[in-house]
Amino acid sequence: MSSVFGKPRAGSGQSAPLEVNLAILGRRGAGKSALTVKFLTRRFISEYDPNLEDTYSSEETVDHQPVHLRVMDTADPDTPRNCERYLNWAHAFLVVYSMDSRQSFEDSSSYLELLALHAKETQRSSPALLLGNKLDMAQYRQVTKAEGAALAGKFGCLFFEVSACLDFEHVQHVFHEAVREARRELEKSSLPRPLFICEERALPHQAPLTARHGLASCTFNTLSTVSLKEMPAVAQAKLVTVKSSRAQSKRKAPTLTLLKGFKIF
Ligand SMILES: Nc1nc2c(ncn2[C@@H]2O[C@H](COP(=O)(O)OP(=O)(O)OP(=O)(O)O)[C@@H](O)[C@H]2O)c(=O)[nH]1
Repeated sequence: MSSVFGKPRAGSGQSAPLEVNLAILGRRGAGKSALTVKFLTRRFISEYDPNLEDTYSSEETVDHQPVHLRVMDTADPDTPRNCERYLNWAHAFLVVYSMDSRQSFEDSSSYLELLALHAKETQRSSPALLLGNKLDMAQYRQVTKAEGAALAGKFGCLFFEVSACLDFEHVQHVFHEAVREARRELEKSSLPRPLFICEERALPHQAPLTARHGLASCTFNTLSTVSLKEMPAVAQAKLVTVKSSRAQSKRKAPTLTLLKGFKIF
């Protein structure tokens, strides 16, 4: 089920909002749901159904531009599985670990490797941001800030330490950074496809153009010719909304009713 949060769309006269799909990845308990809900509702929810996977929509304004943002709060089992559902869908990824868990940090590295491999295979790069969550629990940290930054550096992604139960503005800033990263990639892929120039050598046994076409002064086949070729098209992300069967079996009610019964700080 897809649920809508945020401000109503701006009135007519504005350009169509940019569509951005964002997937939140990470080990169970890293705080993916808590961060997603914090961003969408400004609230921290202390308990969340670990089997829930859902995609939410929110109307955002990032750098004065309207953005229709979809956020997939994934619920992988212990290891990434059926990853195509988000790999082929998202324009950007938030990879979350909990700084009080070394295992969670190691799993975030596996997710970054998965994304790098997918980018290599598809020739389509989708930016990732690495988030060390639970900054409010820093006294229990098992992962230093330097280790987080080093891992992010290895994969060329932005890095933030955050907390789902501290200030909303910081969490919002991180999600908006993800939108900016996605927007940069989308702009790159929507540019006219670049042309490159290559040299083609004349075939040695080909009859001269002058003879074949009767062009007295045409000597193309005796020289190297310059031709323009289009670069291969970059695959476009397919837009799908995916729900895991686990998620559907766990919850049938609209998202906002989820907030009932949970502790809200
Ligand atoms: N102190 C603190 N607790 C957090 C924070 N973020 C999440 N938690 C807690 O960590 C536990 C797991 O959070 P979730 O948001 O359910 O984690 P998840 O990554 O969505 O986990 P799964 O749903 O199992 O995939 C919950 O008890 C949250 O209340 C945080 O920033 N600080």
